[in-house]
Amino acid sequence: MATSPDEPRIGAREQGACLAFAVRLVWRADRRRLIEVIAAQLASAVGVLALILLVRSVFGTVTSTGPGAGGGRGTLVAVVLVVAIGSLSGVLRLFSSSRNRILAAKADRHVISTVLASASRAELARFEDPVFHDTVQRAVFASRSQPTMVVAMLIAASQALLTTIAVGTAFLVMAWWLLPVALLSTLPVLRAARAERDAGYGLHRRLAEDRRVRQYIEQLLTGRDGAKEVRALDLGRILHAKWDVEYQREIDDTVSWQRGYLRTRILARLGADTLILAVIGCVWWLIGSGTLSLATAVAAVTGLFLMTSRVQALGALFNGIGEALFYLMDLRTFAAGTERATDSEATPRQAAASPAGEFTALSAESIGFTYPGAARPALHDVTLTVRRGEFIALVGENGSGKTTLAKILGGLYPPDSGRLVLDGTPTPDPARLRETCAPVFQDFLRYKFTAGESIAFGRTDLPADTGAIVAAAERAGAHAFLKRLPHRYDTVLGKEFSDGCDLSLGQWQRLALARAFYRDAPFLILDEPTASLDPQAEAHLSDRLRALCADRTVLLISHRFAAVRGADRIYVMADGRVVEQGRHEELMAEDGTYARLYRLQALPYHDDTAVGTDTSHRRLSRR
Ligand SMILES: Nc1ncnc2c1ncn2[C@@H]1O[C@H](COP(=O)(O)OP(=O)(O)OP(=O)(O)O)[C@@H](O)[C@H]1O
Repeated sequence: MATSPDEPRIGAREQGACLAFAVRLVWRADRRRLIEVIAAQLASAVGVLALILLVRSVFGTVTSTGPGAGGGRGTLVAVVLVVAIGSLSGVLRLFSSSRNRILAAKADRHVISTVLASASRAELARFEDPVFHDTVQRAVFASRSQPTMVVAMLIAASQALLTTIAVGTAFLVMAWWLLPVALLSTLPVLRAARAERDAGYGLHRRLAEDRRVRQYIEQLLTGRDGAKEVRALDLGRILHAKWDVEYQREIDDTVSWQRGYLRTRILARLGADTLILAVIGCVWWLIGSGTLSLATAVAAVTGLFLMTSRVQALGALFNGIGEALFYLMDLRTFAAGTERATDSEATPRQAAASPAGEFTALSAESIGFTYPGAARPALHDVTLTVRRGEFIALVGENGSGKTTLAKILGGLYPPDSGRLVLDGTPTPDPARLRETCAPVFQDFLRYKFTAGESIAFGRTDLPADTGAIVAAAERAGAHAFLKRLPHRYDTVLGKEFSDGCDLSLGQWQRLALARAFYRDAPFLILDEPTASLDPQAEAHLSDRLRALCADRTVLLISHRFAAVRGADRIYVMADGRVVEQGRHEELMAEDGTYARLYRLQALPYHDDTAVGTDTSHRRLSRR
């Protein structure tokens, strides 16, 4: 069965590079054990050669002189040697299999660690691309299952190669003319297996996205984060059914792939066996005609079986290695891709050593930005400046571009057009921007580690400082509830783990704020930092935010006008553009978008005060 033209192929050069990559990985994982395993396999293969030659010699002596004849002593020595070599080979196999297990565990760790390092280096924009996620998925697959296989197969292949050479050498001595026949008989089998392998890898590539969908559903159904809503909406059954449909697709594809190749492989196998049968017939005839001695014929036929099984095993191993190389190519491409991305920022990162506290101003000059794969730009021609010590607010309707702008200012995405200027340096290194900035995102992460670790993640360049962690928590209003946790700052914040606790959403938000304060960066980006706080806490934090951040520059994104009205400057965004800017009073006087939104938010409260009982009456009658 021919492979379809869109199925992947890797050239010999690429294969060589992948093999070198695999060997390098294993070598780096544990070179000593690798050498031990190879040495044991080598010795075992030499043992096989010695065994074949000895068996032939014993058999030759016995058939020519009879067991009780003069060669008895020599034969006995040879038989003892055969047993000793067999026993030694057994011990070597045990030794190498034990070493192999340790090597495989170490190789697994090394490779998975390579994937994790590469994934954590990847730039944020790459996470917007489904192709990147497919690559990650395949790299993770390669890291989880392939290293052990590659290690085992590489070693088994080296052993199979050595024993094949050993058997081949014995063949050359005994019946060289059977060697090409043995090799020829294995060719169709190898070709069929190779075609199947290529198609199998093609299928694996095509299924990457389906598998990601399935993983996502599995996560929803088995994780704690989704458990609440999945139950509230009774989604379990429907999600399970969706998962089943996804899985069925993979099974259908696998069945049709296997059905196609099974016939080809059976035919190839039968062809090879027929050829061997024909050769045995010839040998039989040669013995009968007296051209071949019985001893040589028996050794040759045994060798033929050994040789074909070895070559087939070797072929299967090379095929397996070839398949594993396909997967490792994914891993190699992934690792190389993220290395390239970080190489470009390696030098400026070192240059960014000046203290972040020197921050004086950050400007966006006519920046534009479109998310990868998006049809419309999220930002057009945005210009703004934040200076040291200023309290700047960004307001605007949902989807107007506030968070996107914050992500660009924080060095998470480079703008597509225009430029940023940091402290007079145009187009600053994104790493420098990230060092300068302490963000609290709307969708901040809830780390399921200890409360102390969760705050200390704000600053990873220094060892965690308990005093500073508590101070940051106090500033964010988190200390009061953290100190009441069973293990205070050492409490794990995840009920999935032993002794774990959970927090309320507002408490989580304060923890995120504490993390930003602990970062001690000069520029704070606060994206809806009070959205989950109760009115009292919100009012308290809004009042204190300026004082809490007195020595820093703050960019506050908020829909709460009470929190932004005291800002030094307010930028109003609409449809990806800055449409108004100024202080609260100026914007109210302008009577534009800001004034409209402000009044819209303030109106219900005015109604309450103005019409007091009327409003409560309306609320009551609605119930
Ligand atoms: N990762 C993304 N990929 C593609 N488009 C995105 C992505 N994130 C946001 N957008 C789009 O970019 C535009 C701006 O989104 P952004 O999150 O910046 O708005 P926002 O003003 O912060 O909204 P909100 O007030 O709801 O938080 C929106 O049209 C949104 O749909």
